[in-house]
Amino acid sequence: LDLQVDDSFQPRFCNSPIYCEGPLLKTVQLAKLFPDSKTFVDMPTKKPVDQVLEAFNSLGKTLIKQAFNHFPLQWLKKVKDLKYRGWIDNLHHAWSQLTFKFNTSSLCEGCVSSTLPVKRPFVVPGGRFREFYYWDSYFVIEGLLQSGLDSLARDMIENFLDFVDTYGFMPNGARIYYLNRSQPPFLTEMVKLYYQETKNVDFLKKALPVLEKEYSFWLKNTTVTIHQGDKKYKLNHYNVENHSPRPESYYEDYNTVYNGTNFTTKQQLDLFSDLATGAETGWDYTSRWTKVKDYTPDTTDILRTLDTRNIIPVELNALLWSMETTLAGWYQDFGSDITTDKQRARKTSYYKKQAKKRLEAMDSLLWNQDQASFFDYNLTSHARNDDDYSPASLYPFWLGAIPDRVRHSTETLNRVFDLTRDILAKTPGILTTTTHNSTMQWDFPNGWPPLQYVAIKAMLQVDQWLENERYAPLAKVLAERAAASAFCSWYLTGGSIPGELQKLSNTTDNGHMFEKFDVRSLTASGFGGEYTVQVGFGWTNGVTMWILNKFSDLVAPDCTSSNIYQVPNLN
Ligand SMILES: OC[C@H]1O[C@H](O[C@H]2O[C@H](CO)[C@@H](O)[C@H](O)[C@H]2O)[C@H](O)[C@@H](O)[C@@H]1O
Repeated sequence: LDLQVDDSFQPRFCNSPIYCEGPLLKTVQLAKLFPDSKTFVDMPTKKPVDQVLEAFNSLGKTLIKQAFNHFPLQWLKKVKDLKYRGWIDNLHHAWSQLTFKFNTSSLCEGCVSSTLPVKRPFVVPGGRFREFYYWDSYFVIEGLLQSGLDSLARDMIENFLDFVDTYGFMPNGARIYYLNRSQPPFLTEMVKLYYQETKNVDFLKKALPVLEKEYSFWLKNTTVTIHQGDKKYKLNHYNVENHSPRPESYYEDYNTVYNGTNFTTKQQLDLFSDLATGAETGWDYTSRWTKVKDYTPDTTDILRTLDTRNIIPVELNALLWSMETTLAGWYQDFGSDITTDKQRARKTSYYKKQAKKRLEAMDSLLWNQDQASFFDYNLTSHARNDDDYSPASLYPFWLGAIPDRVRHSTETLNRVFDLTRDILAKTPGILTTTTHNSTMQWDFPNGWPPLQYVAIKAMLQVDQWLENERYAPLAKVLAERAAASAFCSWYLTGGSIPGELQKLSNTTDNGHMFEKFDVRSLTASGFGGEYTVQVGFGWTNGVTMWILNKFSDLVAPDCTSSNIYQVPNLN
């Protein structure tokens, strides 16, 4: 092996000679003992750590399934189509397959595991992802609430609050090697969702100080000052300092950084940081973060052009604006029970001001009036990436991070989904992630369930501001396509419903719920990126349940014809 990794560098976040850094990890991962790099770092040891290391110089799952008490879903009766009704009932029961509890007793004395322990049960995405993930969990919680599993939703949120208390921020996922980065900040949105469903004020008050702690993490570690003319703005970017391959993608990162490159040490370290930062964005990886956007036969490795930390992403700032606005509102309404009147007034005013300043910055730097859309800002070129459409631009409409000028302009609101509509008209499936075909998984032709949720919610929200139903037909078509894609790919991989839908004779599996989809059809899963497409799948199940509850008159397609859900004109 070519020993180019600086093994003397001990990352502060992750302190294990097996799972984080060191000759054992390096040897196993570069030897490609397992096809998926994540497999090795997720194995608990079967012997105490010193014996493992000693054996190197010469693993049981710690999770147990949670018992489930299933009850029929009341709202299911309003789903008219019996195939969809049966399928959603399947998804309702599938949570038990994805729910686990941390169990230390399965570890032998002195043995170690990369799992970060938690006290309460949790839901995982599925497939290779057998630990919980930060932003996935928002969409999982939406699904749990649809399933009436309020207490499991609350358990998940409480685990996250504990993590923020312990680590000072919410890590990417529940593994030791995820402790150097977060993911899109959805915790406040999770508490909001839970509160809207349960009206549990006590829980909200308990969460409030912890949410503030998370807010401080983002402010302290990811704020960037941008000068424009004589004005100064502050916005946030994703930002992870990292000097070595991600343990769960060691082989991939090692080759990206070292194999056949002539990078200087600074370029190597920058790329390691941009790779880890890319994972923090949740969009690992996408042309939004790279300088080269599309794959060509001459492209050596698009990932080598990653510039993640130099992009100011729309969705991160919309989420932070929502955090600021929500914290201000909650301090105003409930603060008197947890703090003094003076503190309550101070905090309310502080968060209001933060939100106001952020919106001004988003308006000046991210908003394009001609296209009636937000775009990411590039700190290298000091310009907006006006040519790069992605549904990330719709987060501000979902969350309400819109300047009053725009919110009260019918003319502008009438144009905000023009781009989205035109892009949807080009393919029969769900909304693409970007328009670039890079071979990375967060690009064309992949579409992802959480982004369909954001887009549909954004359309419904803008209709409320317009006080009409301009975008309802577009939202419905997207809902139809999202439900049909998940349903057809499940059916074509062996899904069946007793008495309603017979299993296809050429299938041996029992129907897969995929993590992502190919937008060029209504029947295929997505692909590309650094691991094979995963099934389970937490956010797909959650988003699908939400869609069928909201659009209960959808009709299941026969899955043989494509191009059946035409987008409406928006004149
Ligand atoms: O192992 C590679 C990367 O896998 C994760 O990212 C992807 O799966 C997550 C779970 O569904 C999802 O949250 C993320 O958006 C996906 O891109 C993980 O989050 C990365 O940190 C990891 O390096």
